[in-house]
Amino acid sequence: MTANNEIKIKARHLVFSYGDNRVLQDISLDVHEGAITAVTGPSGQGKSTLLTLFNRLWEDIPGARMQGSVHIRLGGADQDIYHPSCSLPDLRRKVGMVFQIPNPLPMSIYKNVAFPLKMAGISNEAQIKDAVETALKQAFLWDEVKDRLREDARRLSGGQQQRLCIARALVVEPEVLLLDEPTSSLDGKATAIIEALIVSLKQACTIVMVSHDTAQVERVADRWVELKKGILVLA
Ligand SMILES: Nc1ncnc2c1ncn2[C@@H]1O[C@H](COP(=O)(O)OP(=O)(O)OP(=O)(O)O)[C@@H](O)[C@H]1O
Repeated sequence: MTANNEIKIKARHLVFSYGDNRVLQDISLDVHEGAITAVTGPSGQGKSTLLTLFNRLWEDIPGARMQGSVHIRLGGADQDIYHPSCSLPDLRRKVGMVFQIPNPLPMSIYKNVAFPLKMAGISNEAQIKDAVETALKQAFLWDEVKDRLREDARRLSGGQQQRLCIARALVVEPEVLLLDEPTSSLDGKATAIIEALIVSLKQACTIVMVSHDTAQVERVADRWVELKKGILVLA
């Protein structure tokens, strides 16, 4: 997939609060298909929160409230992701997310990547094995782990753990990947590998990425928006 003029995510008039704390004030944003869109801005401005509006991850937080709409083009059709007919498990499969701190599950490297497939009800071991290998290759990790797939994933380095988390997100072939400061806990070498990986993933999906690091955004992103005091500013 290459960047085109199709709109993958259309967010309109998003207003979001945690209790009395209004974090987002009337945000509207178009995310282009096959592109990397970066969201930057000072700390505490709502960048991570904005990502969670694209996969409804905020909904379990007590007192959190949202107004506005988010439409995502999934499987070739426009979906209002807040419409009651939208299936949350399907949405979470199609819109993957990777967090700031790598969060491998307490199990083997192989089982970490296979986990979302099992959750999706896939039981064919040959199919799972192929998908795990493909995702680990896509995440630039296969060569480093192919001989230690049964090892506990928590023994990997920080950069490897983050690539494992990216592989775990990729294994269900998401159409959108939300990356929340994916390199902020990593050193320069691990960051460089993940930046190259992110750019390569444009072939497979549309990416929305939060980053503090403006140099990184210039290296990686096709489009860049800034959040300031809950308002989006086109950078
Ligand atoms: N689960 C939550 N419950 C209550 N308030 C929250 C929650 N998560 C975030 N907030 C508050 O919402 C505001 C925005 O936080 P958010 O993490 O979205 O900002 P950010 O721009 O991503 O910050 P940073 O760059 O430091 O990660 C902050 O005031 C934060 O304290």
